[in-house]
Amino acid sequence: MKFPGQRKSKHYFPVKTRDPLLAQLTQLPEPFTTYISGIDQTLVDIEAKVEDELLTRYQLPKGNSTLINDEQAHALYTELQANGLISDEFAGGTIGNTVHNYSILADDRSVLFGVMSKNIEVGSYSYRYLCHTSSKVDLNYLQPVDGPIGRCFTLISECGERTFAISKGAMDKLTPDYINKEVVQGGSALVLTAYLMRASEGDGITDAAMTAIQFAKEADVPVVLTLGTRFLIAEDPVWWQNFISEHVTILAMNEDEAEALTGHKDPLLACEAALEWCDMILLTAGPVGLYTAGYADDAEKRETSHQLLPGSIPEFNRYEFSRPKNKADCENPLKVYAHISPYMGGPERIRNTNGAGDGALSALLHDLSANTFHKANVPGSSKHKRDGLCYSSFSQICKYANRVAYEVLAQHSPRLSRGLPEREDSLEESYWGR
Ligand SMILES: Nc1ncnc2c1ncn2[C@@H]1O[C@H](COP(=O)(O)OP(=O)(O)OP(=O)(O)O)[C@@H](O)[C@H]1O
Ligand SMILES: O=c1[nH]cnc2c1ncn2[C@@H]1O[C@H](CO)[C@@H](O)[C@H]1O
Repeated sequence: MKFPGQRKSKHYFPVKTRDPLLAQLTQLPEPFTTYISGIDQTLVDIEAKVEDELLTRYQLPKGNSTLINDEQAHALYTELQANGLISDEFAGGTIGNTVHNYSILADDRSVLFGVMSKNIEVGSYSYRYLCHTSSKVDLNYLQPVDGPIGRCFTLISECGERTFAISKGAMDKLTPDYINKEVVQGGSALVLTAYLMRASEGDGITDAAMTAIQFAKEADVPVVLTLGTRFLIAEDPVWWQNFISEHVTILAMNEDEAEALTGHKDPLLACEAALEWCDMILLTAGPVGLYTAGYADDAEKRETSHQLLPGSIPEFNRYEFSRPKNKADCENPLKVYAHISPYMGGPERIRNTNGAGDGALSALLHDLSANTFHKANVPGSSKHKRDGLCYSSFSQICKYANRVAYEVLAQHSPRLSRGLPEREDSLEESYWGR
């Protein structure tokens, strides 16, 4: 387990400094390992720049992720290829991207549940999926299926907005018997996407996700849900509110999904409302940056040394130096918010923002599993006298998530090909040094 950046901040586990606690860690005969698990619809992204006219012709609402049939998929693929519009084909899927990026950042294991074609030809989509996934992502639990994995036509408009057309192949064929209980219950988190809830009659992936959620809840493993697209949530916001209340610990969404869920356009008000249903929130807001929100116990709150920020909740960031905690573990729960503007104002050139939100979530998951790792390996640390959900404060998680989102944008791919620069000694330096 690589810790989230080599920070000088004393709130971070000092990997290299002479910390007396480190001795305890090295004396352990068998260090405790941590990982996260996730479920996804296994699919490959086929990225193309298109005119809005094409979206209209194929009846694809801009910004949505729409399921298309084989005939439409064939026509679309043929047209894109004939016009030389396809710029990239790489492994995708919201959770596939998230666990891959987690493994790159943590340099450690994650487990992916999903399907994979039984027979794989060199050069096929399944083959590419496997080639473009980090070797630290454990793919041993994938369910073998007849037929191809899914294809996600990622259609980028002139304005940068992306529209997905999904040709599902066998991606929804995952069945509950391929969800390994021990693996889910031994993880630091179970990460899911709202897309898993839209399987058709006869497809097992929704049941598989519900089974995994039950396993996770039995063992108090945090369930992390990312919302996918605002259209899906807008179909039935109350259903999603109830779903989150019942099952979800950490919710990740962008500002449009947050509005569809809560009715609030303002990200802070959306966070405030959604905290009634879950324990922690990561809300990404494109060029406005991102927010984290959650709970701290009143007795443990820590005041920020940054400037207090105005907003619909005045001075909302006052306690952003507190660590997130499950609401049920707080004697006097206090809602805490933090915000950060895009790292360095964003890369000079952004081809599209596909996957930036997934990247931010993988950073949060890294911080969360670093907490489990530290708790197990340095149990005496004062950090763990009261159980926290993450290793770092709301404020630090914002910085890290933001930094990783930047890297996704700069690398022009939803999947990181490398971690953060090794020589980035501390986030503070890279922030203000240039
Ligand atoms: N135009 C931009 N300029 C600067 N930074 C940006 C821009 N767009 C995104 N970012 C950075 O990326 C983060 C995530 O972006 P965004 O809100 O677009 O995610 P998203 O819509 O959830 O993406 P996806 O669903 O494709 O993963 C933002 O919080 C911000 O840090
Ligand atoms: O229906 C879906 N299921 C799973 N992942 C999807 C779906 N639609 C789009 N994406 C994925 O979302 C990522 C960016 O966040 C893209 O990489 C795309 O593969």
